[in-house]
Amino acid sequence: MERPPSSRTNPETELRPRLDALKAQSLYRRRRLQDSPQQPQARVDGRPMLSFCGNDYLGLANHPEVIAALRDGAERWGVGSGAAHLVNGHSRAHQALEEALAAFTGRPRALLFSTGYMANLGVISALAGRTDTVFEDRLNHASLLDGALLSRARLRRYPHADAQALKRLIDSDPARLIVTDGVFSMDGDLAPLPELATIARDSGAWLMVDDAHGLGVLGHEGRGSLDHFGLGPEDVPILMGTLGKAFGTFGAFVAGSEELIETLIQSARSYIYTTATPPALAEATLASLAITRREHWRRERLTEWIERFRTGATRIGLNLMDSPTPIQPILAGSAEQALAWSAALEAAGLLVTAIRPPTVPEGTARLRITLSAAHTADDIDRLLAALARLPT
Ligand SMILES: Cc1ncc(COP(=O)(O)O)c(C=O)c1O
Repeated sequence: MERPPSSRTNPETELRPRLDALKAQSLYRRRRLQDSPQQPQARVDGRPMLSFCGNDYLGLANHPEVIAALRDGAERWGVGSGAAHLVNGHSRAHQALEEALAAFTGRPRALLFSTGYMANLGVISALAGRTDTVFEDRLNHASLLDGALLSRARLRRYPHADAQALKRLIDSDPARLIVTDGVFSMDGDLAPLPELATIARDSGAWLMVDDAHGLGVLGHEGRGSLDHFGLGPEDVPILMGTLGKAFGTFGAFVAGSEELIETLIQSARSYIYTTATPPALAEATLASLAITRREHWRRERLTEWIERFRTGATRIGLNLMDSPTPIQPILAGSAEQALAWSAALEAAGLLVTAIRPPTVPEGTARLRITLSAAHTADDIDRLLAALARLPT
């Protein structure tokens, strides 16, 4: 019911208490100001800092070949794409990148989306509708959960990485889609993809994997979680990947069959109703994809840093999670504790963000440490020394 004009408040007076409540719960978020490219040696809020919180796992975000490809791409194509892909924004550079991503993932087709968030919204809402059920891991990325909400399908969340629990749920409620992160973004662990693929096959559901944090990092030439487990398109027909993490650029893609990609072109609203990303960006991603595939040393170095970090962290008694990837969270519990640790590290010149609810479940606030091939052994040791001095 509409309120009489006299009782209406302005947005400022209604919103201020909400913001104050977030501050009181240690859940207020603020942005830091970067004055350097994405790299371990960062300049943040006017200070030099050693950063352990980006997703530039292979160190490609500031790579000279990728920068040159972007610059040459801008010379060739200009800056803006000027239109949606289905109008006249789809350039030969976009097409070449889609073909390269299809070949990389071993699938007939790939389709570029502007962001991973938009890809997940578009795919799930194009494939599931009101009469369907979508099953998702409880710790899936927010964009996957939002995609299911947007589709208006029934969303059922199963306990994290628990294939047996999913099987029990699906036996009583057949699914259209099973959706999971390949590598969980805040925990760093892997989904039980072989078991999920078997459940999908036996129940007639389609398995969709968001491999934002696996591609580039895991598997032969960085082909991701599926390659790591030896799974193919027959096991996981819908593969989504992002380009702003290990590939060091920006954007996302979905790879799959001719029919899947044509369906998305016809009906994924976050694909249709938006401007195509700049073609020069596609040129930059083609360059970073080539480096990702050929420079195995980057993945080897990451593996070395993960081992070095985990061995050192275990020695100083830190509460590590079961993660074989560059995402190495340290559980704090309360948001206050996570913030206090992050602040102590910041005072020592180290940038590690505190991750708090609602990004992670209540009571599981944490430091999310991410490692990169661009770090050095000294960087890892400096981090370990600072972690050893954290107040408890
Ligand atoms: C698992 C996962 N999926 C999707 C996304 C969204 O991708 P983008 O940043 O390209 O929107 C992210 C993070 O950003 C992610 O961690």
